[in-house]
Amino acid sequence: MSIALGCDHGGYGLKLEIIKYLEAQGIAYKDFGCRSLDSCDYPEYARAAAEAVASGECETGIVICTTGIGISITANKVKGIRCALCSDTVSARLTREHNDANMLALGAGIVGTNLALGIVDAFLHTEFSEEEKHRRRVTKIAALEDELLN
Ligand SMILES: O=P(O)(O)OC[C@H]1O[C@@H](O)[C@H](O)[C@@H]1O
Repeated sequence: MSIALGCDHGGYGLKLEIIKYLEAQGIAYKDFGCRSLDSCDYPEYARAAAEAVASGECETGIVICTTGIGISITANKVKGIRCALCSDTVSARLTREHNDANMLALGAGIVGTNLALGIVDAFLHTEFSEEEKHRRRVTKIAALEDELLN
């Protein structure tokens, strides 16, 4: 498993904590920036991380800004990306089970470090449910992308 990481200045500190967590767990990652607290624009880093997931270079991704909103909106513009903004562990588990979410977005100004790491842990350690209804719905999302986003 390799995780694509992306953040802006608002998510930089939490990203460093997530990197510590991933290294402690022996989980590989690729960091697409940003690399400092200097003000920057989240769409650049969301795009880079999301394209790595969409291309198969990375299996999943985690993106972080202050609210998590802008960076999740951007990631979801990349075809094939299902990026879930989560502020609790139940949502993180259910978006894997129900939506087969392939990216997680976090708001560093919304969740504290311990909760964020719990959300990451739940997200990374939950498999997609193979229930037919969930697969059917995810397939419909992909069909909608094919139909509307060319
Ligand atoms: O730090 P500034 O630039 O004020 O605000 C940027 C943050 O505000 C929101 O749009 C995003 O969450 C981003 O991280």
